[in-house]
Amino acid sequence: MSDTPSSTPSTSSAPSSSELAQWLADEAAVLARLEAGPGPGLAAPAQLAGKTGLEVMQAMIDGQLPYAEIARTLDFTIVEVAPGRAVFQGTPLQRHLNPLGSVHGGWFATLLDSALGCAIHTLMPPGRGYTTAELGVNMVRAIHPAKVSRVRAIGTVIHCGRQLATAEARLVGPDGTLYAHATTTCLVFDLPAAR
Ligand SMILES: CC(C)(COP(=O)(O)OP(=O)(O)OC[C@H]1O[C@@H](n2cnc3c(N)ncnc32)[C@H](O)[C@@H]1OP(=O)(O)O)[C@@H](O)C(=O)NCCC(=O)NCCSC(=O)Cc1ccccc1
Repeated sequence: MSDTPSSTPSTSSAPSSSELAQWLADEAAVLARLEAGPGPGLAAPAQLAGKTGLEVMQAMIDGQLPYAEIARTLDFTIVEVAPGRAVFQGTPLQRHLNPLGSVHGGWFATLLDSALGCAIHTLMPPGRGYTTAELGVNMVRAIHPAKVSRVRAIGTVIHCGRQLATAEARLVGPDGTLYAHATTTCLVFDLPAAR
């Protein structure tokens, strides 16, 4: 999987089409697990108790915990988690267009915020939570659904402290084209005790 996108589209279609095939296979495998699981919704506090953030994220991607409803609303899914890293894959569709005819900036931002926040979530010990306090997004190329069938938001943690965590993410196509990049600052805190 290519992780080092450039700002210009690839001139060779072969690597791009094999990468897209891999992306579609990854997505199908995750969606099959999600469909066999509890579906979209919220996990009960008891299901999260004692688990690290990585364990929670892994259980979600394995279809053992509910996944976030917004993923269904905006046509994206998580495809990979690892310590300090989260990858979301989105399908740009006509229903995501702004009045100008390109994908709405909020769709870019939602995928990037998801990848950034979940990358930080993977580093949370049991009992610690986080929330996005700041999100900065640069959109450097428009997305047109007729030309781009999938994009990935790849988030990686830069710093994870006791109070602050920061991360960066890139929104790329299977040919390595860069569509947007983002950074976040998240607040880290103790989760309230389950009642
Ligand atoms: C165009 C620009 C802003 C600046 O380009 P640069 O950074 O200087 O880059 P570069 O020169 O490398 O060219 C790159 C590509 O751009 C094309 N291009 C360049 N200049 C122009 C131009 N003047 N006009 C048209 N196209 C231009 C150029 O042909 C090339 O394509 P190509 O390689 O030929 O195929 C680019 O960064 C961009 O599109 N960002 C994404 C913005 C975006 O999608 N935002 C979200 C949606 S907005 C939203 O939703 C808000 C809303 C909500 C509700 C209601 C209403 C609105």
